[in-house]
Amino acid sequence: MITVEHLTKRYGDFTAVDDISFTIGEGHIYGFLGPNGAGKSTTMNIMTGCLAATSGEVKIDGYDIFEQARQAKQCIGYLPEIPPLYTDETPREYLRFVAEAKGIAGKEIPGEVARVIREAGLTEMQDRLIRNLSKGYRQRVGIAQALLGNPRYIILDEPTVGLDPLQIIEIRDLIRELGQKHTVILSSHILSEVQAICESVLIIAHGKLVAFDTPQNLERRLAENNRLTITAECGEEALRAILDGTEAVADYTVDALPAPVPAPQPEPAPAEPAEAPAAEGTAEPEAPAEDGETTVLDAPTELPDAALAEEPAAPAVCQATLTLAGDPAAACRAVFFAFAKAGCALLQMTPIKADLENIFIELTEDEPSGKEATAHESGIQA
Ligand SMILES: Nc1ncnc2c1ncn2[C@@H]1O[C@H](COP(=O)(O)OP(=O)(O)OP(=O)(O)O)[C@@H](O)[C@H]1O
Repeated sequence: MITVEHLTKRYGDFTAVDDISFTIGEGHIYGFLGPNGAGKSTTMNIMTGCLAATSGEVKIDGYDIFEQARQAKQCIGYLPEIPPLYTDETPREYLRFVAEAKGIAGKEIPGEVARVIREAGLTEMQDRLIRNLSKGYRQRVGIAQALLGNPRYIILDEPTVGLDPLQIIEIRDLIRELGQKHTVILSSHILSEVQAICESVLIIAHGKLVAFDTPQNLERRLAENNRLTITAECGEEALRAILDGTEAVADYTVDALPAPVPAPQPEPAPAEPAEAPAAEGTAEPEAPAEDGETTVLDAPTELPDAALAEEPAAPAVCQATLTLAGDPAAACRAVFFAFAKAGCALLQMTPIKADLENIFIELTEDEPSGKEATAHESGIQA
């Protein structure tokens, strides 16, 4: 078990980590989620004993990371955001070196290095120079060094950052495999990544822990924040009347109107040639257009009055952002039928997807006391 109690880190006047407390159990993949600069790396660096805290306590299986650093660090494998790899070595040479530095007994080193090479999927690349490996394989080398000594907790700081989509999938699969034998804690600023891999999510914003929950509970919480944008073919007054009369709409704002779509213009009839074509051989040759030059055709300067009178007016179009009440599907249906009943065409209904930004806006808008409550509500927290 990892317990973090009232952890605070200040850089001068700036508080990067602000009184964070949580408990990490065993046999689980935990995600540290937060935007850039939220304090994830700082927290991870302190948890792994790489950085001193200003105040607070971190215990790894009961060992204080500062007071009993050796025992505590033996329980942890850490992949920092920028892994310190010696690129002129092969993975096998580098891992031997790290194994020695970690104090693994000499006779156990070859077997241990072979094990982590296998587990990290490096078998085919073990004798190639690290500098010639792809970023994905370099990341595997970083993960392999974290696995040396078979620590109970594997802490990975942004393990997929900078990888291509295929490498991301492979590293995520590897992390899932590791999660079967170890407790894995990874940081990420990508919500979908954390949702895809992690069984528990810790959300950090502005150095504070603002949520600690399962992805399912987070999704549920976000789903409750039912919002969608609509575009309707009617005037603002009619739009408001319909929305005001629809119970499933808890709240709405009328958005700025989009630029009116110009009504289709009738194709002008081809102009009659003003003069009969000159007799062959007598006309002055037309100068050819130079490369890249656009030839502008004279537009008819005046439209006949009849054509102007017939031009259909662009229909009024309104946009609004709605917050729905109750079951989202039922609420969408109610909105749809309310517009249909009023004879207004709904041109678009687009759910506002919950993304990381939405969560942070939602979670960080609360008062600090509210945030604390959120973090403790989940029941995961000790
Ligand atoms: N040595 C330092 N001195 C001063 N400020 C620092 C130092 N290290 C980090 N910070 C600041 O502390 C805040 C938290 O940084 P941290 O690296 O922990 O964030 P993060 O969530 O890991 O973000 P990122 O994913 O960008 O690394 C940031 O505002 C950062 O600029």
